[in-house]
Order: sequence, then structure tokens, then C-alpha cells
Amino acid sequence: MKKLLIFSGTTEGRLLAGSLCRAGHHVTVSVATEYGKELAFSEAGYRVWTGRLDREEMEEKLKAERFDAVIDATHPYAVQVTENLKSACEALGISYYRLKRMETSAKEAVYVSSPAEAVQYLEQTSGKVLLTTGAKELSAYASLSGFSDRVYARVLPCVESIEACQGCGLMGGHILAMQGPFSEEMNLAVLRQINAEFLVTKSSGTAGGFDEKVRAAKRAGAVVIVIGRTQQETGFSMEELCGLFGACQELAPPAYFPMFFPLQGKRILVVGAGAIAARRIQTLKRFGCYITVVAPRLSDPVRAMADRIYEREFADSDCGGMYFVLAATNDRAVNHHIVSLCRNRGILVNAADCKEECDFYFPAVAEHDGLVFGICSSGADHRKVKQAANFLRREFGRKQEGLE
Ligand SMILES: C[C@@]1(CC(=O)O)c2cc3[nH]c(cc4nc(cc5[nH]c(cc(n2)[C@H]1CCC(=O)O)[C@@](C)(CC(=O)O)[C@@H]5CCC(=O)O)C(CC(=O)O)=C4CCC(=O)O)c(CCC(=O)O)c3CC(=O)O
Ligand SMILES: NC(=O)C1=CN([C@@H]2O[C@H](COP(=O)(O)OP(=O)(O)OC[C@H]3O[C@@H](n4cnc5c(N)ncnc54)[C@H](O)[C@@H]3O)[C@@H](O)[C@H]2O)C=CC1
Repeated sequence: MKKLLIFSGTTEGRLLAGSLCRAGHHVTVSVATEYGKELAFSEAGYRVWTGRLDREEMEEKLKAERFDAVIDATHPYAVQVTENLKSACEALGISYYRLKRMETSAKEAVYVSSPAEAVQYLEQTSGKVLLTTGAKELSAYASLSGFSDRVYARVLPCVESIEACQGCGLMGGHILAMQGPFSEEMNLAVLRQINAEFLVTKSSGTAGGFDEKVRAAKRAGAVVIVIGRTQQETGFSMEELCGLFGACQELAPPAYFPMFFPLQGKRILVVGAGAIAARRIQTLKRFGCYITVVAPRLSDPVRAMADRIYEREFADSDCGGMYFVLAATNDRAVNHHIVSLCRNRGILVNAADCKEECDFYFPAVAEHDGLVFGICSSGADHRKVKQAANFLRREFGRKQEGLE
């Protein structure tokens, strides 16, 4: 067992941390933002440090904890962090490993070497631009003529990012604050929605969602502008690092395990009575459970399906005696509060607006001839789940109607 410190910020960093943990190492992950911490925690098993560290702080922390090795899995563009980390490790005689990102290239893309060059290129064109290069480098694009009208920035949903967007003059509908990974379909929907003619991306490698962006842009008829690497990357691949530390390489987090529980007579609480709650109540009703719904206003269909209703806002005491709870309000703070409450009381809980806070996911359900199918993508692609469920429902429907 080794004591390892991973500087992360990338999907690969998270995957590597999971693999090394499962191989029995004592792993600490250092991430720059609180948001990164929340994500990292969802995999648990390792300790997380948050905050940007300068060169001295790095050395202090490394010295205090006596790590056997440091793995640098920061983004290839975090050049300063990499330099600091390397020199701190050198000074202390700790092994330093750079994780190399997997890279793919796009044939028909426009490759430029810097944001300034991308701006130069865009100046000669017109049409909306989807920027997917992150909030930190946004200011490098702000000199583009008509910036706040032409550009839509997709950034992480954290305060720092949104402030960076506003600081550059982007407002409201031009700030797309979302957490990836993004499927091809998701990218396509965004490109179409904003009528984008250009998509700007870093050459972020396969795990950075590069391929999904390129394929979506092609379908939307948008030109991809790739900001090439500033320097040739050297280091170790994921596979090599896993080999070095005796771990099994995982290309994606492990999938969720399907479990089938008898719900007959069980008490279930649904908080909220909007479209999502209604859909889930309808599904649950088929399994014989006893459903309590709490919401300030209830639609007639929900009223008819529920076994008990409270027409008011959620109160902490509502969770008492519940088998599980679905937090399905449209208020993040309320859903988060319900999650904390349930976790304190040992009640399983699902938050419809935040997969990181779910103890379990709600599946898409299809039934046929005494069989129940529960479909889940482990949170990766809701749309794919819905499509797969609809496919089964359609096929079984045809069988039932004797069409086949
Ligand atoms: C992780 C999970 C946790 C959980 O809630 O249990 C979750 C999370 C989230 N869904 C979001 C969005 C959408 N989800 C759907 C559809 C379904 N989502 C369902 C399950 C799950 N959704 C769980 C695991 C699923 C998996 O493994 O992938 C299904 C299967 C069951 C059901 O909901 O009944 C159902 C298909 C039902 C069927 O066809 O039968 C649609 C499409 C639509 O509604 O038509 C959209 C609109 C956007 C789009 O099209 O992508 C958002 C963003 C919310 C926001 O933007 O505010 C989050 C939050 C987040 O990701 O953090
Ligand atoms: N997991 C999934 O499949 C999806 C999840 N979502 C997310 O799920 C959430 C719910 O979506 P919708 O049903 O479409 O929203 P909605 O706006 O139709 O319904 C919200 C419901 O919550 C209730 N509510 C608000 N505050 C409450 C409180 N304090 N106590 C009790 N009830 C309260 C409202 O009265 C309303 O009935 C949203 O946050 C949305 O982002 C959206 C799409 C799909």
C-alpha cells in the first residue's frame, strides 16, 4: 500500500483515483474548487483537499504528509500548477508522475494555437459561437467584435465561473452553466438551440468529451475550432500508471447495480407535485406502495394517485417512517435540505435535480408478462435511458396487440 496524492481536475484524474483506491492505496485527491470536491466525494473512498495551492503551500503539504508519490492529473493547460508541483516534488525527493491525456483529432476542424488566434479567425466570420474552453480563459475571447452577442459560454455551474462570464460582459442566456460529461445529443441540442455556427474547444482528449463535441458539431453544421496544445505532452498514460501501482484501469466509473425490492405496503414520500413527481408516482403506483405527496399545490392526476396528501410546503417531520423519499421540488435548496435530513436519519433519498446527492437512481421502467425491466445509465445519459425504455414498451406493445 502506498500513500498517493493526485492533483486532479479532470475526469481521468477521478477515474484514476478510484482505480488506485480500489487497489488498496491510501489516496488523497487535491482539487481546485469546492465543486470539484463535491464531484470527487460522490465516489468516496479517498480523502479530498480543496483550494488552489501556490508553490510554497504545495511543498508544505507534501512535506507534512510524507507521500510516496504524486500524480499530476491536472488539465494540460494548467501549466503553472504542473511546474509548481514538479519543482516541489524535486525539492523533496518525491516521485512525480504526469498523467498524459488521451488525445484524438478532428479531421475537418480548424486548428489554431491560441485563443488569440481563434479570435483572429472568428473576426473574419459571422454567426453564433459556442465556447467550451472554460471560464478561466474567457477573457482571452472578450476582444472579439460583438462578443456578448455572438458568444455563448458553457462553463461549470459554480459561482466563480458565472462571475467570470459576467465580468467579460456575458449575460443571462449566453451563460450555459452545466456539468459534463456531455453526450453528442446534448451538445447537438445546445448547438441547435443557440443556432451556433462555430464550436470552440480545447484539444481535450477522449475523456474530455472531445469526440462528442466534434460529432455533434458535424451534425449541426457548425465549424469546430480546436485550440491545439501549447506544448507536446509527455508523461504516463492511465494504463501505464495503473500498471505501475498494481491497479485495474477503469475507463468509466463502475455502473450502478440493479436491485429489485418488493414495495407492497411500503411508505414512500414524494416531495413536489410537478411533472417529474407525477411521472414517478405513476410508475411507483404499479408496485403497490403507499404514497404520501407534499406540495403547496397538487394537480388532479397527482391527487388521484396519491394515498395521502399534504397541500403545503415540506416539513422536516414528513420524512418520519418512510421507506424512501423522492425530493422532486423545483427548489435546489429544499431538495438539498431533504437529502441532508434523510441522510442524518438513515432514510434512502433521491434528489431529482442532482445526481450527486442520490442514494439511488430512479429507473425507467418497462413491464411485460410478469417481467419488470429497470433501465439506468448510471446517470450518464437520461435520454438514452428513455429511448431504450420506449423501445421496449413499443416492442412489447406490438406483441400484446398481436402485431407480431
Ligand atoms: C441520475 C437520475 C437521478 C434520479 O433522478 O433518479 C436523473 C437525474 C437527472 N435527470 C435530468 C434530466 C432529465 N431526465 C429525463 C428523463 C428521465 N430521467 C430518469 C432518471 C434519472 N434522472 C436518474 C438516473 C438516470 C440515468 O441513469 O441516466 C428517468 C429514467 C426516470 C424518471 O425520471 O422517471 C427518466 C426517463 C423516464 C422514462 O422514459 O420512463 C429527461 C427527459 C424527459 O424528462 O423526458 C431529462 C431532461 C433533460 C434531457 O433530455 O437530458 C436532470 C437534469 C435536471 C435539470 O436540468 O434540472 C438530472 C439531474 C442530474 O443529472 O444531476
Ligand atoms: N430526474 C429527472 O428525470 C428530471 C429532473 N428534473 C428536475 O426535477 C425537479 C422537478 O421538476 P418538475 O417536476 O418539472 O418541476 P415543477 O416546477 O413542475 O414542479 C415542482 C414542484 O415542487 C413543488 N415545490 C416547490 N417548493 C416546494 C416545497 N418547499 N415543498 C414541497 N413542494 C414544493 C411545487 O409546488 C411543484 O409541485 C426540477 O428541479 C428539475 O430540474 C427535470 C427534468 C427531469
